[in-house]
Amino acid sequence: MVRLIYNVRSLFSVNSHRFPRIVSRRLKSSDASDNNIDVKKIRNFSIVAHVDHGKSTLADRLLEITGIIKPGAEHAQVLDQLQVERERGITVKAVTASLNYTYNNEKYLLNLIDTPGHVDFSNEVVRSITACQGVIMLVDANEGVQAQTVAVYSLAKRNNLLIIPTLNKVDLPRADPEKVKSQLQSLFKIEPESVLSISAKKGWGVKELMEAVITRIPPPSVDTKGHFRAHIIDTWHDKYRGVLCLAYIHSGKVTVGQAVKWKSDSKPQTVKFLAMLRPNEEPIDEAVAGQVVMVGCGPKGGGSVGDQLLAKELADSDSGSSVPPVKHMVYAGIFPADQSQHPQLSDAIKKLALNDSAVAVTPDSSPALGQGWRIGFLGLLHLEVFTQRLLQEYKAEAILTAPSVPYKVKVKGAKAIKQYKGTEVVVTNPLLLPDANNIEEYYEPFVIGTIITPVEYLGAVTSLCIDRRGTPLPSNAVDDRMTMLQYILPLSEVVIDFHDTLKSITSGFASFDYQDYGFHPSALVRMDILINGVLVDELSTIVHTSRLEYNARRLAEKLKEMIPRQMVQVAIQAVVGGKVFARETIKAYRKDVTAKLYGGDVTRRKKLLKQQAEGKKKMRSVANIRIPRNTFIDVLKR
Ligand SMILES: Nc1nc2c(ncn2[C@@H]2O[C@H](COP(=O)(O)OP(=O)(O)OP(=O)(O)O)[C@@H](O)[C@H]2O)c(=O)[nH]1
Repeated sequence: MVRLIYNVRSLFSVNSHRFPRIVSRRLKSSDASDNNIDVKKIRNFSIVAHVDHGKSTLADRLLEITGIIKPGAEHAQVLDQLQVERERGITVKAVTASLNYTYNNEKYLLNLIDTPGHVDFSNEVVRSITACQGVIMLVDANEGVQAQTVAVYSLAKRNNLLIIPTLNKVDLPRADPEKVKSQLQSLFKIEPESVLSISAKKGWGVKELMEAVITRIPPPSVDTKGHFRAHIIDTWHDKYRGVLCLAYIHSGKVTVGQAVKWKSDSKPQTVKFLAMLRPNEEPIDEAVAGQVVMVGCGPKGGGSVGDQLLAKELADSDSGSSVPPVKHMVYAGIFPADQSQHPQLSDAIKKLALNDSAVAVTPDSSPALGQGWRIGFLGLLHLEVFTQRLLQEYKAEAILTAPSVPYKVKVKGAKAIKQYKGTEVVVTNPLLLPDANNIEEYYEPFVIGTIITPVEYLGAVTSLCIDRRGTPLPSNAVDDRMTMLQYILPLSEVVIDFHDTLKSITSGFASFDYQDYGFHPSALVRMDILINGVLVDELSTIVHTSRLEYNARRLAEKLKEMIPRQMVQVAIQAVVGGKVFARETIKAYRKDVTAKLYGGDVTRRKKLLKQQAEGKKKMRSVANIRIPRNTFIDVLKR
């Protein structure tokens, strides 16, 4: 039985702040679901597509057709509720909605997961599909197959998911469904007859799509009789109820009050909160295998993405599917603007990291910026969104150092170097790179980049890839106008501005996506910066030898612009293993802040000297040369 009395507090917690409009409607019309759900009547599916191909708009239509929202809701893209999602017009968080739908007089429970399109949030897709048996793969009937379409298609195939190929935006005058069907056929061998055509905006073909979800996607294959076992696909923090988890139940059933335990920690726990997300919470007493539900074990109950929640009787084992580990693409230092804000920022990062499980957080410190954290992200957009959410959702302001990709080194005679347990070390911060004399081999992370471009830009795109040290793989014609290129590219050449450059050289027509290709040996060196002969740790970078001279010159010139003139001459040198690759000099200059004051206004003179002293605090002193803190944050950025 569904509890009809709503937990009022829950309505104003995390979910209500994500779904304010829907909550009030749900209070009036509690669409009580039948809790004796037959697993054959459950469909767990996700909507996947290239960015902007209409996932969130389609999700709106599915919420309308199942009565969750009224048609014409004034707030489009209902599932994109984070402020950052609304401001940027992109989905960054996968969101679940359990929908009731009657088809052929039979009641079905459809668990829809709306996923982000941008490659930086692809882990949300990877996580979500661990609870799915099928996907609706949307393709814009005007733009056709794009790089991310190729990525989501391969991901769905690798995970043995049923794919419902669906062309969206067929209402657009320039839509060409037949052409896009033939692209799907030539690239993925998808039969044109199996492709549906819809307009998510106008609602055309959405009923037929619902029917396809029910008739084509298989029900979950689960063990309804066994002990309770679920895996966690998302978590978030609730001020009053602690960690709340989104769980996919693989076997048995779970009830409120049931004794359970985490796979990662055998301490007994009790299920305190159980709810369906529609997408607001609808408390329930019991959930069965095959369902995707919210579970909470109270403020001290814990829970993390990838962990499993088990019936207390169940012996620990490795069975049950889990969430694949995340591969971090860029690392950056995050520091409080002022060290007194460290505890507040620490709390905010902890809570946000619970909801954004893709980040890896480790403590860090820097002589210039104080105590902070080194955080691993999936890409630069992810990094930007994380800092924007820190500010918007937790009022925590942070400063960021320049991002860098992780490198790997094989250390000579590792046993002699105590801090390294193995012979291979992943270095996420150039500062921590072992001494060059102790390194046997350097490895750089590579990706396989997929580019879909109109043929007229082929030359420009090829030059860009070669310039970025790319190695071509066989290409494929998408149709007579578009080509798909694939390149093995160093991640460091892709992560910062590759996408923007590609867009600008192809007038916005090419699309790009990349997949991890692991670490491979590379000719890398550590480039250091000396200020008047003294090494400045924070400015060391790892560079490819082919880029060494260019980077050395660029960095020295930038530092010359950023370091103010001082009373003594400042020599800036970019060096590798004692050899100087670039040098810049800042001439001596004495700044007398009181020079403009005539006569003896003592209070004014004191005020100016005090201001100068405060300014000095924001400086890091190296060899008696004062370097503004901003230099450490901005100089390595492109
Ligand atoms: N004409 C037309 N426009 C559509 C249709 N579906 C979506 N759009 C528009 O396409 C744009 C992107 O739609 P979204 O639903 O935000 O796309 P998305 O795939 O969720 O985007 P991300 O989550 O950022 O990947 C919006 O301006 C929609 O109004 C459609 O069927 N027809």
